[in-house]
Amino acid sequence: MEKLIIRGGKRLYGTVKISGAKNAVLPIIAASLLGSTPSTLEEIPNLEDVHTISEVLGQLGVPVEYSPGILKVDSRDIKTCEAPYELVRKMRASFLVMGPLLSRIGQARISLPGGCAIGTRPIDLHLKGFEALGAEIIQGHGYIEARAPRGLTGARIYLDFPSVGATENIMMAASMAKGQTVIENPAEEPEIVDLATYLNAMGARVRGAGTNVIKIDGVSELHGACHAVIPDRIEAGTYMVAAAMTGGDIRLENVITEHLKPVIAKLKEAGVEIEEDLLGVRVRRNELFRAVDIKTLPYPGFPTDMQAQFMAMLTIAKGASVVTETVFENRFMHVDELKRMGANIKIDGRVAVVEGVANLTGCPVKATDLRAGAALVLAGLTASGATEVGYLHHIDRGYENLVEKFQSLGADLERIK
Ligand SMILES: CC(=O)N[C@H]1[C@@H](OP(=O)(O)OP(=O)(O)OC[C@H]2O[C@@H](n3ccc(=O)[nH]c3=O)[C@H](O)[C@@H]2O)O[C@H](CO)[C@@H](O)[C@@H]1O
Ligand SMILES: C=C(OP(=O)(O)O)C(=O)O
Repeated sequence: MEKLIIRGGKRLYGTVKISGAKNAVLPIIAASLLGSTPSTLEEIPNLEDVHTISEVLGQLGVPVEYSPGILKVDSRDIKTCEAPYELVRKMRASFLVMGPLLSRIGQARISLPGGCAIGTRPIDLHLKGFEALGAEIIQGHGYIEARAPRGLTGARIYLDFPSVGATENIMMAASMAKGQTVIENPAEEPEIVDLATYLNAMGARVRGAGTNVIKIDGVSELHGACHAVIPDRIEAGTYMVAAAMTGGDIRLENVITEHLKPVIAKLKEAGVEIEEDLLGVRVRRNELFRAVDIKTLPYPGFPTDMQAQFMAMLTIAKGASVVTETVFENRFMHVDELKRMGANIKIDGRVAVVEGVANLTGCPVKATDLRAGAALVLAGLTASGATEVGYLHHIDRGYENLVEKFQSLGADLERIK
């Protein structure tokens, strides 16, 4: 098994370029299935999740060609409509092909994603949306089958929770439905806006993405398009926390600071210095940073995907912080690993109380999910001695060139077999 060995204690200095957003690129690749001509996607990060969704498209008979930073998808001909368990279990976002398949060929058979390290993660809101658009849903043998042989029809859909995936799947399905679809209480994340921008470049009529009502006027056909994906706000936030934790001075390029408002606000509240300019953002920390409370919420609230990394930072802050996770019911798996490194954290349900300690100490730990893994890397960068992070496949899902990027900032880490 591969491991990351991190020898902590180095202040990080220099410039890092942020990659294209994983959570934008996955629905955008799925949306390419809607095009009757090929699409070219740019700013594509080299991530395991990108290769997994490409495999899903390959399984559907759709050729996907990857070259550094670029992905070409030729969905002129879709040969099958089934996404198997082996791929969906690797990555839940595989389920995002259901909306496009239903819209384009009137049927889809996708394996049920199942549970996940951070919560049960049901897909009821996706299915509620497809049913409202006129699809018939059949469940059995671990698969969900959706059928709409006479096509989908626009509808008014209220989401009980602003689910990112459900909003995306419904937007894609509705793009070629007959008439208008209105999604009330949709997710407002920047990745939703990026998907809408791409769909509109393909000829769709999506209005209101990024607000609390999205209107989609169905069109009869979509074509391929060229689109550059937005920068990854979670990767950016992770490097910002690294600068803060190591007492360093890092400049991030290819960031949209507007997307990072809650993260920047909380870092500033903790005493971290942040200077924004047109091309990037500089993050540095001279003094000790203070404890701050965070509560995860749908966008524009504090992102759940930054909760673990922030908690790693708060383990060495001055004072006690309260971290409340409201989006996922079980997203504290990193706590026990951080405690092994000397952190003082108590959990009660969805609330964690983090009492800052003077320093963490390196030891073997395991990444239980993607952001938990990132949190442990951050902890390792400041811990005394060596930290060994295992189960790296989780981290590989979402951080492009993590080792090289941290090395270029002066960190002492290496990946070993
Ligand atoms: C590939 C991708 O973009 N992943 C992101 C996406 O995941 P994902 O799209 O899966 O997250 P959702 O916004 O759908 O989930 C948020 C909450 O809604 C619940 N829910 C969701 C759908 C549903 O049908 N029923 C239901 O109850 C989930 O269990 C969870 O508690 O948004 C999450 C919330 O910002 C992020 O943490 C993930 O990184
Ligand atoms: C939870 C995440 O991703 P996914 O929804 O793909 O599991 C994440 O990016 O932190």
